[in-house]
Amino acid sequence: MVILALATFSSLTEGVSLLLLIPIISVLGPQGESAVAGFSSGMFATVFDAAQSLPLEGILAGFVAIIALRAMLTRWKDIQVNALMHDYVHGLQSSLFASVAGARWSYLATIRGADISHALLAEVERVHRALAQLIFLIQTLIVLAVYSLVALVVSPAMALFGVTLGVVILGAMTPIRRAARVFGEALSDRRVEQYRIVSEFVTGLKAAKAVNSEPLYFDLLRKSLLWIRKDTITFMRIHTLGGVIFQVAAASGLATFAYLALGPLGLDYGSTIALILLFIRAAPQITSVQGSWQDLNASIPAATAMYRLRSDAIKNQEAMVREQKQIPQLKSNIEFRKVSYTYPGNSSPTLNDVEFVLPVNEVTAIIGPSGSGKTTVADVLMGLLEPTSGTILLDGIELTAENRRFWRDSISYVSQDSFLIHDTLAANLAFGRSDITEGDMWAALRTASADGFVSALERGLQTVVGDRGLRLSGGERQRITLARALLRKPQLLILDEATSALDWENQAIIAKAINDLRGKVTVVTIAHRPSLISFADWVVALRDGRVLETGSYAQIASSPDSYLANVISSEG
Ligand SMILES: Nc1ncnc2c1ncn2[C@@H]1O[C@H](COP(=O)(O)OP(=O)(O)OP(=O)(O)O)[C@@H](O)[C@H]1O
Repeated sequence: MVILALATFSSLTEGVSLLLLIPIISVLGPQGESAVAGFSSGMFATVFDAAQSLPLEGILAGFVAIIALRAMLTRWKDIQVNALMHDYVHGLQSSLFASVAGARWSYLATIRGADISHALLAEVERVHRALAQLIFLIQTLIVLAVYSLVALVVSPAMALFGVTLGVVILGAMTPIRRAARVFGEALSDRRVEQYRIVSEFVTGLKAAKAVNSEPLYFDLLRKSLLWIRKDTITFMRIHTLGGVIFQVAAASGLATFAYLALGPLGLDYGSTIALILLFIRAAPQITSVQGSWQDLNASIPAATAMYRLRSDAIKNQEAMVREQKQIPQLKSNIEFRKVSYTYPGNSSPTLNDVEFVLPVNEVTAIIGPSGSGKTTVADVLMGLLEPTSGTILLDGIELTAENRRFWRDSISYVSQDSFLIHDTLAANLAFGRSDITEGDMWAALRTASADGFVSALERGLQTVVGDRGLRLSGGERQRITLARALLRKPQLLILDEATSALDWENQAIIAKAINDLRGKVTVVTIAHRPSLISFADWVVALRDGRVLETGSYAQIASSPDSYLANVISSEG
């Protein structure tokens, strides 16, 4: 509101400065007569008569003072406008980030990471642009309204002519603004496509290089860039045609304007010059209205995409309870009681009345063929997915929205893709926590059998691991991830195919590390290899989302027809 008031005020000062030109020109001009045609009486005539009776020095000084005031107000307004725009755009960015972060996993798993980065980082630039254009459009419209008001004071007939001309020109340009919207939508689609291509390529950089698939990605990107070029040129053709039409229309308008003013309307010299000056100043403003309106239309699809993602994420927010209930230290077990889960959009359940017990501080292996539901069990166990039916009991306490976040605080999850940041080993181990000492780090590294290789590094804990930990071997990366998981002092450690990408030697090292955790942490390990389940105390075997067998490892392994016995013999 303040900004709009300032914009109006600054335009008014400009209008007044233009009005002041009339007496100046009249005094300087050949006729030296009253400047205001049609206002021989009334308030305006009095004001202008008064202005004309002032000495020329006074009028000139007033003119300079008004321009100075206007310049200062414009500066202040520009600063305010910029602050406002940044607040708005950063607010949108933060709220989008928060809504995505707070969305439930079942929803997040359906959207691409590249699309989220694109909306958050690339589209936001266009939203900023859209907002700038909107503010600029409003300001220009205010300026034009003030110009019309000034023209009205000088000559109502000419003012009507100017306004009609402006409206007709803007109306005639509607198809160009529509084309801008279509262009903006195409641009959004192409940019999303490019983000996906680049992020897929970057994420799988090594795999892409290993199989010489760089040309494939390059080709995809080049095609997408060519599409943008084609769309841009098509749009520029339409846009520049608009420019040509506008210039011809404005020149014809100005000629007609001058003809009417000097001919049929017989305006005096001062008024005519002031009106022509007004017209010359108004014409580029009309171009600006068209330009910013067009730009706004082209940028609106970006804002729509951001708002759409935000509202989808908000619709899919994880049920959050402000006052979370603490989960006490577990003493007995975690129990799955008739747990079923159906992924959104799937017709049949992935987990079907799953029931088993995980004894505290012991190691349980979840096994089963590919697609049997092992990872889904882990996700439900972490509270990332809410069971469609059934309950999970933590020492008899039901896992609900009221304690889910506390529960997750007491879990560590290690998966096949060890996630390391491009920073030192120490930073990767602390992972944003300031309460972890070097002593804690070395203790965790020892448990994860990683102390040997870290102490052999020249810079020890200060070694930078490279992008996604690429400077470490797969086994080293996995052991660092395990040490980081242990530093959280979890009640439950879930290892989801954590070692499947490793060689035998590294698998054996990690197997030993996990074996040593027995009695200290409840461990759930999801693995295919018998060597990685052989140290388990308990087994849950799944098939097609149902529990096939569950019980002590020793007991099930000794039954020759069991799934577990088959798995063990397949490796031998
Ligand atoms: N986000 C999802 N949306 C729809 N269906 C899914 C989703 N994730 C998994 N599924 C389906 O659920 C079933 C079980 O998947 P899950 O990943 O739990 O199996 P898994 O036993 O861990 O398999 P693997 O050993 O191959 O990792 C599969 O048939 C899979 O297609």
